Order: sequence, then structure tokens, then C-alpha cells
Amino acid sequence: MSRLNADEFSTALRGLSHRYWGTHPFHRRLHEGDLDERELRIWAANRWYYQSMIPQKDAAIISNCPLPQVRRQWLDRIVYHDGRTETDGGLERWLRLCEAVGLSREEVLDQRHLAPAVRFAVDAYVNFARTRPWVEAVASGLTEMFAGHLMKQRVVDMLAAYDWIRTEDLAYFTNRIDAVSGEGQATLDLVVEHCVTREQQDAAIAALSFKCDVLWSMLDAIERAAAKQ
Ligand SMILES: O=C(O)c1cc(C(=O)O)c2c(n1)C(=O)C(=O)c1cc(C(=O)O)[nH]c1-2
Repeated sequence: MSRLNADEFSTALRGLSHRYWGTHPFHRRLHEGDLDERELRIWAANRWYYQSMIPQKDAAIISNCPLPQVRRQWLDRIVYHDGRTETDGGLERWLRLCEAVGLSREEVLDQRHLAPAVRFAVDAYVNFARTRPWVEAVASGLTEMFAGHLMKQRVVDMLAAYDWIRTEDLAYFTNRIDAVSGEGQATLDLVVEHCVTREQQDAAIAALSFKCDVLWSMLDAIERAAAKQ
């Protein structure tokens, strides 16, 4: 099989958008205002685990990458989520969202609401980044190409649907929307540049497909955890 040109390769990657978690039934319910406060809390507490592990995933990519220009670029992601100080990072903004939906920091940080299958799915993502070639791990993050649109919609829908949620409670998303759109394009450029054989291109497509499964599995587990009780 011959190598795809840049357009064909990008189209193949973008073509996985139908597998993205935007269409998951639990996300549909979240956006339609169909979740009660307890279900929203379970969603926020479980997503915390994903958010909290992203910097370790990105550190794994850096540790596997021999190219200084890529490491330099990737470092910004860790700083974005962890912040330069305790109060200015994405993780802190996610914790504020948790508080806004009625969770204490303590019960988020001690993971008492974490569903086992959410942990397994997120850990699989981090292990993927630890064990696969760096460019495949970078490609698995390309779900960010699909995330900007979904997050924009989430802010509009959540403000319309849950009258006790205020704009400032959603700072995690409003802050992330621009970053994610820019990073999605930069990541795509990186993957197109460094996947030079058909085998590497196929591995990148498989990595993005794997990541769609990670996210989908997380929401399956969150949906089950929310349905209990
Ligand atoms: O709210 C969302 O729907 C959403 C999705 C994703 C994603 O598609 O993985 C990320 C984020 N948010 C996000 O905020 C984020 O920081 C992020 C990092 C990554 C990644 O794989 O490195 N995905 C995502």
C-alpha cells in the first residue's frame, strides 16, 4: 500500500470524527439538560481523573521523544494544565467546576466517586503514551481536533439548560476552547510531518481510533455509575 499524501492522511484522521464522544448518549443528555445534580457530580468527579492524568500522559510523550523542537512545543501542555502556580492551571479550573456542581475538593481528590472502568480507560491512555512511539501517542491526542466545537456547544447548552450554573463556573471550557482549536491544528501538522511511511500513517489512524474508544468507554462507565443508586 502506498503512502497517503498529506490531504488524504488528514482526511482519514478527520474521518474518525463519527467515533468521537460528542455523540455518546451521556453527552447528549448532559447537553440537553437532562442530568440531575447527582449525575452532573458523577460526571465532573470522574472526568477529573482524566484531566489529572493528562500531564503525566504528556510527560510520557516528552520522555519518549528525541526531538528538542517537539519537546519544547509539548511542554506548554503540561504547563497549561498544571499552571505556573497552584491557582492558574486547567486542573484548578476543573476543580472549580467540580465545586460549582456541589462537590468538595476533598471528595474529588480522594477519588471516592471514581468508577473503576474510568480509571482503566484513562490508565490505558497513559500506558499507550508510555509504551508506543511518541508520534503515535501524539496522534492519539488528535481528538482535540473534534473537541473545540463540542466544548463551545457545551458552554452554550449547559448555561441554557442548568439555570444554577454560571458562566464563571465553566471557565475550564471557555479558557480551553481557543487553546484546543490551535493545538488540534498544530498536532495535526506534527503528525503529518513525522508519519512518513504508510505503516506510520496507519499506526497514527489506529492510535486516534484507540483514543476514541478510551473516551467512549469513559462515558459508558460514567453513565453506568450515574444510573446506579
Ligand atoms: O471537553 C471535552 O470534550 C474534551 C475532550 C478532549 C479530548 O477530546 O480528548 C480533551 C479535553 N476536553 C480537554 O479539555 C483537554 O485538555 C484534553 C487533552 C487531551 C489529550 O488527549 O491530550 N484531550 C483533551
